[in-house]
Amino acid sequence: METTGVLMTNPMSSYLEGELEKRFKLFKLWHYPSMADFLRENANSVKAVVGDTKIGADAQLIDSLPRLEMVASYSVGLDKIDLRKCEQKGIRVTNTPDVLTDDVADLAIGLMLAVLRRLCVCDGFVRSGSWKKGDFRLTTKFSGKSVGIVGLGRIGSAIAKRAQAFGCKISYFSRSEKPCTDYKYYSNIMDLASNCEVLVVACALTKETHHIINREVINALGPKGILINIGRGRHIDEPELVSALMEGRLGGAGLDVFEKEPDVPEELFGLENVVLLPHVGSDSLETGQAMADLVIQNLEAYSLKKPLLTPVI
Ligand SMILES: O=CC(=O)O
Repeated sequence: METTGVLMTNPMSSYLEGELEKRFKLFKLWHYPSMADFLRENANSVKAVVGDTKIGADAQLIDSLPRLEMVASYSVGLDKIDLRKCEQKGIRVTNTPDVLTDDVADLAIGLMLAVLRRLCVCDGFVRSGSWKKGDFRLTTKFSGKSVGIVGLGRIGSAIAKRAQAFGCKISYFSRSEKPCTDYKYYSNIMDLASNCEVLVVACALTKETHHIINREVINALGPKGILINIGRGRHIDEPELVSALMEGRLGGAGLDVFEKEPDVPEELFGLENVVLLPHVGSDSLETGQAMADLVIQNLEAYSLKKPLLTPVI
């Protein structure tokens, strides 16, 4: 693939851009006035697409690139790639699992602590000088809470391990019961939500898990329950979440992802029981570099006809 074209869909990592430029003919989609302008001149030059959580490779892009052979995603999530289309056309797909697991799991725990102990509100309390007028009110303990995890894959398991170290009782919901864990398994999400105090969404976004957190699940979690989402915004029916928080039917939420990010429902901005992050689960310098290296290694392996490091298709 040395002389062939790689299309980056979005600015995702300047390190990755630099490394791709050294090895391939790199096209940066955002440097063109429109997709149509890019395609008019370059559609036949692109053999690989590097996408991310914002712009991946949808059916339209895939169909517009007649020589496309590979999609290498700078993400673990695959929801922005039309996998069925790739499969039909024999296009290989890779992602960046494992290297980001620790960061995302760390952030999930951070959100639990931040929501329950009101860390962001406390920070504002100190900065605004309010502390001089009196102490901050009491908050809620995290250690020992029962934590329910939706999706016990790599990230879900890493969250479970961390929460266990805080003395939390772990339960989970997934399509099937996992062997070799002593966590309690629930075969339906309503039972999980009814039996935990903190519910964490850590599954992949698929047709089946779209809006897996709906009004009923939120009500089952209840007015003392905390919802944490480090998955995808579309796992949650966001208007239902907003109304549950506004009406006090849910105790709080820690959200790294949103249905229409970067647009976040403004009703959430005034709520002290909510912590809002700009989809930064895996965004540490160390992990960003490891993800970029994995993208490059997959592209190089493909060009040398070697086995892909992290193949999806
Ligand atoms: O959201 C982050 C990822 O999918 O890598």
